Amino acid sequence: MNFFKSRIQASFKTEAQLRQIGNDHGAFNRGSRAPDEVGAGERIEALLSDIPDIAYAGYGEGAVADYIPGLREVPPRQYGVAIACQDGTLYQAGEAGQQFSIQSISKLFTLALALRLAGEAVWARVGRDPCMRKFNSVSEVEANLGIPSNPFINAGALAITDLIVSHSSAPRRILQDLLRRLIDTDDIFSDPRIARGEAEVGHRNAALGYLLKDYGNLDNRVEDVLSVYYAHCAIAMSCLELAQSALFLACDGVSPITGQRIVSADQTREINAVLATCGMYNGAGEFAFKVGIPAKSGVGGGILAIVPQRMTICAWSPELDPHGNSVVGQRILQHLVKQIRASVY
Ligand SMILES: NC(=O)CC[C@H](N)C(=O)O
Repeated sequence: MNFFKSRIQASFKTEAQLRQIGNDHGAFNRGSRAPDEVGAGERIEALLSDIPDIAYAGYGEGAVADYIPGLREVPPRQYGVAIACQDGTLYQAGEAGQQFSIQSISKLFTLALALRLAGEAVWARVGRDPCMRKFNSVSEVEANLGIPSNPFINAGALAITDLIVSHSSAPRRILQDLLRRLIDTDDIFSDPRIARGEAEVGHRNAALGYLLKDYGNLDNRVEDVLSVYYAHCAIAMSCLELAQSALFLACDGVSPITGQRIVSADQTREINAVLATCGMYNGAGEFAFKVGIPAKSGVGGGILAIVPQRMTICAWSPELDPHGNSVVGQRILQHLVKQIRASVY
């Protein structure tokens, strides 16, 4: 599959490499000046070459998720970033090819899957409002009488996973299979060690499951839904793989890699809206203020962001802020989005 016409290893080592990026790829400058005109090449050089400094400056300001065995062993001081443009241009920096645990980034794809399988019935199970408490809050679900505020908090994802279990004959594999199809690869797996470890300590998620069941918002057995949920969270992917697999959200619901329609154009707009308001949990307002694009984070340290009609950006670095969002990942996104003037606001 040759959709991506160039793969650039942006090591930021030599000026020649940076120039090459500036000259060969005008994706950031579409509709403005040609890349070799004044300013455009320099803008891209600055954009790429600043990233290592941003990462190093942010190290130590957050902490690796330690409540999931397996995640606490991940070396904290590393980062990756990948940008996938609508026209096929791909940029990368740092450890962009290193796979990490996608965790709650899976919730973006499970929502898309549920919309494919169950359509508008999804919105009877979850709301579309930001959650004021932590992503795994029990009191939030109780306050909302069993309808989770949105599909991106844990309780919301459990309700969505329940729908997937009801509609699929192979619910544990369905997400992995979709992700593989989206980027035409066989190299995406769920890590059973991470899934098992989380199941062993996941008392709070079990509590959420039983609460949903009590409110009649879970059709299947709590244990079955939890096991599928953990399998989805434990999928390992790289920034490059995530950026490419989410391109359908920058392209009105159609993957430009395979030409496959994943969701309708209206559903794409709706998913992006919920990502913008809820994808970064109770840090979503701050992220909208500082960055300003739809995005989904995971406690593995990844953030997958969408610039509608243009590109996707995935940034990863394991240390998290108190909301569970990558500290360095947010800073990288803030820098990139500002430089390419991609905020949707
Ligand atoms: N924010 C996250 O990435 C949380 C996902 C994690 N698997 C959990 O259930 O707690």
